[in-house]
Order: sequence, then C-alpha cells, then structure tokens
Amino acid sequence: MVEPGAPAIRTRGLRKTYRSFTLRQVVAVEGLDLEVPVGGVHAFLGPNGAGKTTTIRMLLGLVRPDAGTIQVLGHDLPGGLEAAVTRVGAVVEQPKFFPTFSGRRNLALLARGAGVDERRVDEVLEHVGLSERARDRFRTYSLGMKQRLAVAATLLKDPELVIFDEPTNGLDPAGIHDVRATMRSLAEQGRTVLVSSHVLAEVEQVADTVSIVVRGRLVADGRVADLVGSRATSSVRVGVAEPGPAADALVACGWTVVRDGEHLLVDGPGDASEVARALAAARIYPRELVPVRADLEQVFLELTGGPREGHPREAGARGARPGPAVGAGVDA
Ligand SMILES: Nc1ncnc2c1ncn2[C@@H]1O[C@H](COP(=O)(O)OP(=O)(O)OP(=O)(O)O)[C@@H](O)[C@H]1O
Repeated sequence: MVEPGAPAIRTRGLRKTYRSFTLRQVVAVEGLDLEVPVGGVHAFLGPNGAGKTTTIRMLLGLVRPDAGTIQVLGHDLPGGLEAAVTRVGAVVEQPKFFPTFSGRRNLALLARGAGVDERRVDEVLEHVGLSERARDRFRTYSLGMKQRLAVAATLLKDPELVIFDEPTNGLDPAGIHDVRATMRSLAEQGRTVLVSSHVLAEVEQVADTVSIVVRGRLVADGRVADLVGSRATSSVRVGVAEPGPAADALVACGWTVVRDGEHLLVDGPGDASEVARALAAARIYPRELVPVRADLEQVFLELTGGPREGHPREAGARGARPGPAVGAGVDA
C-alpha cells in the first residue's frame, strides 16, 4: 500500500539529457516535478518530443536519470525498483506475441512464466472485452484488439498502477474508444492509470487529472475541470436572424467576433448576460445564446505556445468553425 495521502508517483527535479548523433546535448527532461494521485486516470500531456516517453522509462527503471528523485507507489527508485515494478503494469510499446497462437494461449504462456494462476487469464480477457475472440489467432486481431491483449497481459499480475505510453497511436476510432473504456474501468476498480498522449481530445474525456509538459518541464497540473475552468477563456455562441448588425454591436464592445453562418462566436465578454445586454441595447434579440466552455485543448495550446500555423482547428476559439472574420481583433 502507498502511505495514506501519498501520491502514486512523485518525481522531484527529474532530469535526463541525451547525446545526439552529432554529440550535441539534448535535454529531454528538465527539473520535472510530477505528481500522480492514487486512483483515477492521470493524463501526461505534451507535444511531440516533450519528454513523456523518457519520463515513463525513468519511472520504470529503463532509463537512468541524470538528477532528481523518483518515488513509485511509495518506493524510492532505484533502490525500491523491484518492489515497485511488481505492482506496476506498463503498456509502453507493441508487445511481442506469437502471431499463430491464440490470444488466450499467448496470455497463458505469460501467466505461467510469471507464476500467475491460469484462471486469471480468462478474468483479464473478460476485463478487456476479448473473451469472444480469445481462441482466435493473434495475427487475425485488429490493432485495437492487439492493444487490448497487451493491456490484458499487464493485468495478469493485478497491478495497482497501470502506465500507458501513447496507447491510441495508430488505432481507428473504435479502437480508441475501446482503449479509453478500458482505462476508465481500470480506474473504477481503484487502480491508478497514467496515460501519456499528445492527442488531447483522446484523453480529455477519460482523465480526472493532468500534467502538461513542454520541453521537459511541467507547465501545468491539476484536475482537468479546474484547469479548464481557470486557464482558458470561454466564449459565447449567439444565434441571430441578422448576424451582420449583431456582430457590429458586439465588436463595438471591444469583443472578438467570428461568424459561422447565422451564428456568431464572441470572445471577451465575462458571461452570456453581457452579450444579451449589448444586443438588447442595439435592439437585437437573439434566439440562441450559449456559453461555450473552453476545453483542455485550448488550455494546452495556450500553455504550449499556440497553434501550428495554418491549422484552422487549432487556430482560434474552439466551437467556431473557421468563418469569415467580422470584427476587430478577429480570431479566425
Ligand atoms: N535515445 C535517445 N537519444 C537521443 N535523444 C533522445 C533519445 N530519446 C529521446 N531523445 C530526445 O529527447 C527528447 C524527448 O523525447 P521523448 O521521446 O521523451 O518525448 P515524447 O514527449 O515522448 O515525444 P513523443 O510524443 O513524440 O513520443 C526529444 O528531443 C528526443 O529526440
């Protein structure tokens, strides 16, 4: 057991540098303080190259840090590595399964090797929703099923902490959905799940808490709901019969307005009632006025330095499809 109140993972001042091919020093992780609470799904987010995989490899004792401390389930690494890893399951890369053996037979072999009762094999297959296909050959599985078999393999030893590194890479929407559901159900059983990703939309729906890293440093952490509520600005979606005059009235208030057909997306007002007042003053009465909650992606873009150029989905207020800009300080 982790001592009450202690996190499942705690790192302090973690640092790792590599030498590149040209002997240039690459700082992968720089003074990282990561804290993952016990229970629930914790998303470890960052753009490509932010140092997520390196951190996970340090947590699993696969890479040696240059500096800093690591505690996993209350065990100090590297001394407590053995005690820690027996309580941790990790899905870090495509595991090697025998292609011509069934999923069940592959797991039975792993169970035997790990000294785990073979009855557990059927439990874990059931858990990841593979019971019906358990006797089919591994090579006939879809990518999502292969990924679920990998999760099942890590569950054989009944780990308290399950770590996924980019688990949805290469999966189709159905596969992504399945992996997400598996993570959620692991958390509901009281386990701690750490999942790294650079695809925010995929983890936002499943994560309770989050740490965001950029260039090896922590830039934000906390509950997803708190982070979204505190960091990103919200906007208001307005439906009006005559968007033109309405946009003029709203822009005159100093707000940013993006037009999307008969809707306007307004950034800047404190809440929807300010928009209603401004429109009423111009004798315009909207048929729809909806606050648009900011999402984790918006927070992420704010923290990681903004959108990639020329990518409309990331280039402005969420909720507005790119539309003609109609106001000063327009965001399209
Ligand atoms: N073995 C290595 N040798 C040299 N540089 C490395 C090595 N492994 C990682 N790096 C570099 O360290 C930095 C962090 O890489 P890392 O794979 O940890 O990031 P990441 O956040 O997992 O990225 P991604 O989302 O693309 O998987 C990158 O600049 C990467 O090129």
